[in-house]
Amino acid sequence: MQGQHFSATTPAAGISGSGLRAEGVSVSFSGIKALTEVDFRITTGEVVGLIGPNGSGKTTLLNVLSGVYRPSSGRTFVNEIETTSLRAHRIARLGVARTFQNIRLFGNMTVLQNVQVGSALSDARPRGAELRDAALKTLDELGLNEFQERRAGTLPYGIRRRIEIARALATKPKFLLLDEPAAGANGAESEELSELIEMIASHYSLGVLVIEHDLRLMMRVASRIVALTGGRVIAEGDAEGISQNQAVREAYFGKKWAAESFAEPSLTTESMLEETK
Ligand SMILES: Nc1ncnc2c1ncn2[C@@H]1O[C@H](COP(=O)(O)OP(=O)(O)OP(=O)(O)O)[C@@H](O)[C@H]1O
Repeated sequence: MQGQHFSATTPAAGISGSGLRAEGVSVSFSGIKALTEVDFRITTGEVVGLIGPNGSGKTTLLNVLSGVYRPSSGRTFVNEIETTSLRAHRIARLGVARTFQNIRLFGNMTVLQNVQVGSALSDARPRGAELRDAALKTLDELGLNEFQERRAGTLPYGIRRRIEIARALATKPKFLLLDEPAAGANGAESEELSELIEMIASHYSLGVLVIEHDLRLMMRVASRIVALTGGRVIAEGDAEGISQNQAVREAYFGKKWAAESFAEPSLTTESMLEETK
């Protein structure tokens, strides 16, 4: 199965479809191919998980979809609008919000001020009291009210992750891209994040992309999982299908882990890869 080309969009979807899409996208960095002819799509209302070993191209794909990188070839779209050569801030305006692997909050600003930055970027461009109300509403929805006047930099990791997601949501996106939201989280924080992502998916009408090494979180929240290795999509399916896909198991974890259960409590892609070194 390895080496076979899998498309992460349904064949019938075509170029004129809806959703946040990469079509035939390749990205090279000084001759190194980070992505090769990747087709990918998220539609409104679904949570798509993106998994793969370190260096498989997950963040590069997120960066292409959000306009941080421009593809070497192929095209990107936000619904019917082609975004291939648009800059990141233009793509953000079209409704694509993201978080980063390393939290990027304004540490000296309050939680409310951080989220107001997001609200100010929303299409409605609220001002004054309206801006404050919009940010407060998002804080309320994400259970962050009690922290609104605290300086973001002083808060625990799990709360800062949540603030970052609140700020992204405050832009009123159509698509939310989360780059390793559970990185560095402990078990309880990771559990809370799963609940948060599930709440976001059901409460807000948007498509969510989650890059995550925590496979239990992924299996819980993702309605569809796309597996990348070496910059190529090697499989896609629901959690059950992906967890039983022999090519995915071997590509990610080597033969040793191919028979293990993805649902094993201590299992993350990182721990498995560590073991196979
Ligand atoms: N700005 C860049 N300049 C040069 N090479 C890059 C750049 N960004 C990514 N790469 C390379 O592209 C490949 C894919 O990297 P990417 O960060 O997308 O992988 P990843 O799957 O997100 O990995 P991780 O799980 O470690 O975050 C790697 O070989 C990486 O070194």
